[in-house]
Amino acid sequence: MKYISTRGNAPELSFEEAMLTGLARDGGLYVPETIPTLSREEIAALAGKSYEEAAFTVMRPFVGDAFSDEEFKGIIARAYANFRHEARAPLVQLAPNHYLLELFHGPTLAFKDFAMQLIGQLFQFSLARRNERVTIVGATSGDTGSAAIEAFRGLDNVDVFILFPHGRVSPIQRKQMTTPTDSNVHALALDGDFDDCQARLKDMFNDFEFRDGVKLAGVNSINWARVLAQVVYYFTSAVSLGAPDRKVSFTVPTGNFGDIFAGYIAKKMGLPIERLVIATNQNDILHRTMESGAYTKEGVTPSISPSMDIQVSSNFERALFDAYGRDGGAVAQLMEELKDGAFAISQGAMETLRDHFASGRASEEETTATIAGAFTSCGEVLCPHSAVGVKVANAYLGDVPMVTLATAHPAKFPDAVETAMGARPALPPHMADMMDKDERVTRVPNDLGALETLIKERIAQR
Ligand SMILES: Cc1ncc(COP(=O)(O)O)c(C=O)c1O
Ligand SMILES: N[C@@H](CCOP(=O)(O)O)C(=O)O
Repeated sequence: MKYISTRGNAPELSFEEAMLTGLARDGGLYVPETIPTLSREEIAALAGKSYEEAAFTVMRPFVGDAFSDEEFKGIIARAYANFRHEARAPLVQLAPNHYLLELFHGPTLAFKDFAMQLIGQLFQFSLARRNERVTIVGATSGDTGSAAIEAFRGLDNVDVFILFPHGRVSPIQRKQMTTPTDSNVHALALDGDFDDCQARLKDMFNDFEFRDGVKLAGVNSINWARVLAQVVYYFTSAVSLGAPDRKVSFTVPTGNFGDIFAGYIAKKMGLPIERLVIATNQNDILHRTMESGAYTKEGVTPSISPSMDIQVSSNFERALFDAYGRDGGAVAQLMEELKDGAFAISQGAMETLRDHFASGRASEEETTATIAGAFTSCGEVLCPHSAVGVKVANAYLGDVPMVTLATAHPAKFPDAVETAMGARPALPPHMADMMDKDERVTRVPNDLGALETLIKERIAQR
């Protein structure tokens, strides 16, 4: 299995190389050269299997010979051992033909744990085997950062630097990133929004002297392994609702497009998915793009679902690559145009995108009302991101079962939930004292040179 860049001008890599490399050297994102498929029989045989067994079946074809079967099974087992729900990703029914896929039972209470716990194990295995060290720099709007810190804290051969937008994550999200005491963890509060954090991260990857000097690695969904791990729960949930004999649709609260792109990969692998619905908050660039065919950046407006406050949606590039017939030159051209704030998508590419994806938007008021409504109607407490999903999904309910992804635990966003329901959701016991802990964080400017200097100094001190 080889991995190629969406911009068509970077070396082809193996799974392990692509995982350790992060961004391709032409600025693009790695994708598999071909998408392996599972037969109807192989999909049907997932019924009754554990999450870990399903994960092995779904991910194995992408990994090539990087790990033996036994090694890969061990990695998967360790990745999910500390989830707090036996099913890992349980389904609950919200309404007739509408189900919620709870993805927040991992250690940091967000869907990011599914991929980050796995990546943590994969990196540890590969780095030990190669006797290498890396510097991970991550950009976060709130959840990726804490998941990455949890997966990599305390390791000798990894430093983790997390850039988060100062003042734009929830207090619990901030505490999750700033309270770990491990010396390899560095929380950096950047003066800017998430798009600035992600742009500086990509700038670091494009500065080859810095990148090679610090052995930069990425654990955002830039990293293919992140997307791959998220493909699994589309299979487990669809099979428990009757796939492959029955079609299933999914609605995905969306920001950086990694999670819904994983659903698209599941579909390409043979899972009978009727519809993939992109659910956006008021930062609705993807919904506007699906409606108009023009991808036009506007400023980010802070919302009650802060993890989705994104305008430059990194993984949309992977979808464009397929929509343009895997023409890396065309994608590179669009990304060049985006530097001036916008690009127009060709009619053919839009038709392809609309074959797979539908979209919708939830306003702040609609999100609040949806949290209140779900609690009243079925006792489910939604986080604001999941509520965006449920609100948008409601417009697409029909004969095909709809699964909405619940991407974070409500206790990470107590203010938004309290406004909607009049009560604050409790943190699980392992995080109950989170708000009382001391913080360790460095305020940083939105400046590439200053960030690179700080990172080099911190590494030198270790
Ligand atoms: C809670 C939550 N929901 C939804 C999203 C959006 O997911 P994606 O960026 O994969 O589109 C994020 C951020 O990634 C998130 O943290
Ligand atoms: N919402 C994310 C943004 C980063 O997304 P990623 O999937 O590329 O890591 C977050 O919570 O940080």
